[in-house]
Amino acid sequence: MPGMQAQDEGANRDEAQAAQAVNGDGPKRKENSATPSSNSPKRQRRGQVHSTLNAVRPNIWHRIQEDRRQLPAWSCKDKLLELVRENQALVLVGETGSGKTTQIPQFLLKGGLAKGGAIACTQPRRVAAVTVAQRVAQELGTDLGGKVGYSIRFEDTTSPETRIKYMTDGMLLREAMIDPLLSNYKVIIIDEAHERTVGTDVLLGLVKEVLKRRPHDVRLVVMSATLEASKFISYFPGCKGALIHGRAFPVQLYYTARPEDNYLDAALNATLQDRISAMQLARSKAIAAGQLPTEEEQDNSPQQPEELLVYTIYAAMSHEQQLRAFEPAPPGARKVILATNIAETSITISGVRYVVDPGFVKARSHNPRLGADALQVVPVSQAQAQQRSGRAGREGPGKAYRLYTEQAYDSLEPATVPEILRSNLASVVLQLKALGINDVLGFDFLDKPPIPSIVRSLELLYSLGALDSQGKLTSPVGTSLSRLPVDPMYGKVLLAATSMGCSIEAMQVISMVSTDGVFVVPRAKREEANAARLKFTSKEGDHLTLLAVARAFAELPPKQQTSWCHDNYINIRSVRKAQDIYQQLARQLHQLQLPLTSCGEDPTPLRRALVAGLFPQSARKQPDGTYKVIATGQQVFIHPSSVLIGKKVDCIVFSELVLTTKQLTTHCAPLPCPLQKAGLCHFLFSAGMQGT
Ligand SMILES: Nc1ncnc2c1ncn2[C@@H]1O[C@H](COP(=O)(O)OP(=O)(O)OP(=O)(O)O)[C@@H](O)[C@H]1O
Repeated sequence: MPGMQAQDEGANRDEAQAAQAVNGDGPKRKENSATPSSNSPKRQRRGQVHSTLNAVRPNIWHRIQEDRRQLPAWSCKDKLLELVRENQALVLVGETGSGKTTQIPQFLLKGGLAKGGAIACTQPRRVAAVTVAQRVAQELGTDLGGKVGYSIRFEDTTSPETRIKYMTDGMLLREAMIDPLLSNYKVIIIDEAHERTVGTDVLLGLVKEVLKRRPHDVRLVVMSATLEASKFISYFPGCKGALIHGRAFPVQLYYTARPEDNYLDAALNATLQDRISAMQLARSKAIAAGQLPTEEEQDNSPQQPEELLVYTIYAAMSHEQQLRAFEPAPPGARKVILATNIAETSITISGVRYVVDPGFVKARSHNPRLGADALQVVPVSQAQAQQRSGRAGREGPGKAYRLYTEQAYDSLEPATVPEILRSNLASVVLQLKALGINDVLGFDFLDKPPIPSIVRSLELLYSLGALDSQGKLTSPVGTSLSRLPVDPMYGKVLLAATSMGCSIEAMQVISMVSTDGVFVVPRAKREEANAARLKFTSKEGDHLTLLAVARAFAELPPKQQTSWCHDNYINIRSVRKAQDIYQQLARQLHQLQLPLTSCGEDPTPLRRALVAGLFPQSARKQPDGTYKVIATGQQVFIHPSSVLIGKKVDCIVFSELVLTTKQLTTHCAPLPCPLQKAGLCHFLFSAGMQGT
């Protein structure tokens, strides 16, 4: 690409010092695969590879086996088995695409290390757990739910025969609540540990305890694509490190010669180069990561614009929607995938040869003093940049366009700040308590979160009635909250709603606030969109407004959903995702033996339930028109998207504080009048304590 400088990835990477190489002394890269790459015309003619071997033709299966043998992990199979046999804990470092996630569990199973039990392999993200399990089922020649399966929240494809279980880290944490020794598992693999998600960090601490209590009966493998190995190694007593050299295919890196002023334009140029029409260019302004044709295709392609298929993949999409980005592009079309960092690690999207990395990520960080979360666009870490470029070299040589200079890359932080150091910890503290870990401040975290964050979370859980004055989990409020897959404050809303006869409405509201961007406001049609929203707007605030949308959508025949959403400026993906969440919550209530009840058209019970959970986030209007959070005294403003903006409301409760240039309250509801008259603070605090 013009103005970009090429460099082969890995050339300037220092290697994990504490780790021992298990497949030779130096990096081995496969410059050209001995087997045809999966994108070769020959392979494409064979058609799509299905999710299970039963549907895969034998020649494709043989090719998959041949591809496996080319992976760097394959060449160190025996050494790896020996290391796992001899050490209770092993940290395994390998480059992206070296075969850690797909191959290591299979080696361990075949090597007899899971005798009498199963192998758990945790992933930070649902989409990775699902797609990797599908791939491994294919490689092993079984159906999902046979020897291999996955378990993600509310979706479990495993069976008693399952020996390799890919799962989100949250699911293993949930299993630990029932079986603290995780006795089903002979090997626990914590994958993508470099991501340092909250779930990974809590698991690391928990599994450390399991290793101590099952010294001869369980093994741990921590897998990481970056080089923080020594930190992990010194965390586990007697732990060894190992390094898999090399990656499946080389990825050529390109940097810009000068810093880019506008990364969207730069991404667009890098993605499309000179190959598509001006019309398509205009349509595709927001391209951030994508796929360009292979060199082979470029040579053979006719000189006419290709059809450009734009897919998106981001966390707020439902799982089914996310999987659409994995579908192969039809012949003659080029697929461009706009992805957030959810697609940055673990996954293999067939056909991706090019990655465009703008070098930014939208990261959330929590300020415990303000009780506010800030969502900010910040530069990625070097580890993230490596992961991103790694997506291009998985089925053949790839290219990664980094839209920043090489100097800028060198000045990036080597690793991402662990999520646990920048998160609201209420859910984590609640989970630890549910796991029987009472002394949360003394828990052996790999990196201890800031004490004020933990203390604030303890206070919040106490005020919600989830903890008693000794800091112990209460029953049933605390135990139920720990099982509800929502923020503890919304969990409390749901519990209160069950006793107030409006759990159905509460679930509809919670599922809607859990998805982003229900209302679409195109810049060019702002007035029309606002007029459409008026139909749903409730003077009782954003929650009841969202409830009106959820109810109207639920009554539509499926055929009318798309046009209705279009006419009403509603994001159909968001409402469908909300319906998914609703179903999940309903199943959870059923498991907790809590009733599904409706308050019909009377909003009062729901408004009271909202206050019973959200009261720690309440604010009172000040003479200057701003609001002050009652608990902290912080000055806050109602979010511009709220239906309460410009309305005369003395007291509000809200979902969360978001820090932009000022602190904004999201999803606001006015406090019911009788409660205001009766004395706000008194009500707020007694509502929480009574566990209503
Ligand atoms: N769903 C899939 N379809 C096609 N090939 C796949 C799929 N999943 C994995 N592969 C192949 O297996 C290789 C190894 O993937 P694997 O996920 O095991 O690597 P990894 O070392 O765990 O990398 P990362 O940390 O980036 O996930 C990939 O480079 C790709 O060639």
